[in-house]
Amino acid sequence: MFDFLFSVGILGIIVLFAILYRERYKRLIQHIDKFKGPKKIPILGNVLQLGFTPDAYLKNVMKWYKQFDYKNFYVWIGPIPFILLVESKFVEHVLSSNTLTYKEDPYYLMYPWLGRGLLTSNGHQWLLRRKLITPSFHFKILKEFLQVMNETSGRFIELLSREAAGSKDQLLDIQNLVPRLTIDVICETAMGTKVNSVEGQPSEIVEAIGVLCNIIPERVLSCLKRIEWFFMCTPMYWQQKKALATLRKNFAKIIEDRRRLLETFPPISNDTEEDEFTSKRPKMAFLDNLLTADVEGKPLSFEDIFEEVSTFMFEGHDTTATAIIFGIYCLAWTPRVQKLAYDEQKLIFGEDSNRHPTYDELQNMPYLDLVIKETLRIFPSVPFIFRTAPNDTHLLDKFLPKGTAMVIPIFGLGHNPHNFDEPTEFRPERFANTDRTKVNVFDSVPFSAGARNCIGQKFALLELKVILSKVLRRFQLLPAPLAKQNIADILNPDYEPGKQEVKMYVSITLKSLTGVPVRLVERK
Ligand code: HEM
Repeated sequence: MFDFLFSVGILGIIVLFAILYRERYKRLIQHIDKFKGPKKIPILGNVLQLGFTPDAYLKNVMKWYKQFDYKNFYVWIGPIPFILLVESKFVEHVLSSNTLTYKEDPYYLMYPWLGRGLLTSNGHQWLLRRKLITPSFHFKILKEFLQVMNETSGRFIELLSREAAGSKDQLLDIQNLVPRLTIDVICETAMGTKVNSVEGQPSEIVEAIGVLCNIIPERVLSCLKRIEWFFMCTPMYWQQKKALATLRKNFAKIIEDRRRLLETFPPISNDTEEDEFTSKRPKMAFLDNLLTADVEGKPLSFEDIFEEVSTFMFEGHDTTATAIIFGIYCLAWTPRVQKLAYDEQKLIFGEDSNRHPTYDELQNMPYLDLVIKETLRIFPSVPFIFRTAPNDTHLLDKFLPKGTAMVIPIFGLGHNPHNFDEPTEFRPERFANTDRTKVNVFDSVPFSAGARNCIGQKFALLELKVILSKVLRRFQLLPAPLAKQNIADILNPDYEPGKQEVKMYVSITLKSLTGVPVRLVERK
């Protein structure tokens, strides 16, 4: 009797869930079928086809791009459909809209660390934060950040030189080394704190950031760890708790020290020239702007400041590291481009391989600008971004009911053969105004676009140019001796990487499972 009642109970629960699910997604299911997509199976959708490893996800998505001829398609992750917008006119429609700015899944997985900071918030809260943070990227403050970038990249170049001298064939895994540069830059520009990762100094803060940055993609890409109660039963939950406590503790002290410092040296105003007093002031940190901020008549709370500095650190170091890594990689694989980029540097700096570039010099490196655009077209640091339709909406001729999840596959958009001829060729000139086939803005959007574009774009470009300028001047870049794989092979999902070759996968940023080996030979 008990067995019978138990079975009926379980059956009842399943039926109830099925009815609730159908009711919730009924309209979505009706409309989603208007898009093409891979064949799905009940409950699991396309999860099995997507694969179970981060490199498999990327490979299979690349296969789908080809299967659907770089037209929009949907994928079901379990019971939830995601529409992948591979056609740039749809991307333009979403990113130019002031209403399709809403973020939900998977951004909510970042709440434990980033709270409702600029990256993850919506609506009025987002607008207030955007207004608050925009002045932190005023060119006067960027010039202050540039001093940090120059000083840190100088130390980093010496690290590369030592590592290359000590390794066979001067072969280095740059994926392993570059994050040490970008974490130093972000900690000093965000909080005014030197952590000296370039020198290999252990740091509680860097360790905690590393833990938190790993947990987010683990959860985003795992059906089970996305579920809160399941995640709470894993060791990762406790690692997250410990890392957050460490960051908060360190952060409380940094804020206290910084407040005291600001009482002695008030921050510079964007409108005034630097005078004798302000020139003695320590370098401006992003934190200073937050500590002196006033939002609707109130100062920011500790939690508000923690969220924003964390967002700045999360968004600002791994993304930039990925762009530097693939910039160096592409230069190593295309000697023609490397020569042109090096010649441009020689025109500015002569034979001086160590001098720090000035802000104005960095604004006048047109060929390096093109190299960076082309690198980010092929290897965008942030491969996928997401939006959720906040209301029933029309995407050009397609109707999307409220709650539809949209993916903008930045990695893929830039490879679309309908927009780029020979898309797997590394040809920076395609972005030059003089090129016959001028690129449409929405064909490649590594920094996103529109209202929610990357607020740190200018910061990132400055850092990228500083380091690429120094690397180009100091080293000749060459592919790993055993690697045969060219860029077209990397973008071919059927290619199996061999020794010293890269194997792409998606974390939150783009990475290689096998590292990114490149030879760095000191120029004479
Ligand atoms: C090459 C380096 C970078 C790339 C490719 C990049 C790319 C992006 C992309 C694609 C977005 C849109 C995210 C989304 O819609 O979910 C974004 C947003 C954002 N980025 Fe970056 N980013 C870079 C560097 C930086 C840096 C250095 C900072 C800070 C110092 C930063 C701060 C932010 C913030 C705060 C947002 C959220 C903006 C908002 O929603 O209003 N990023 N970035």
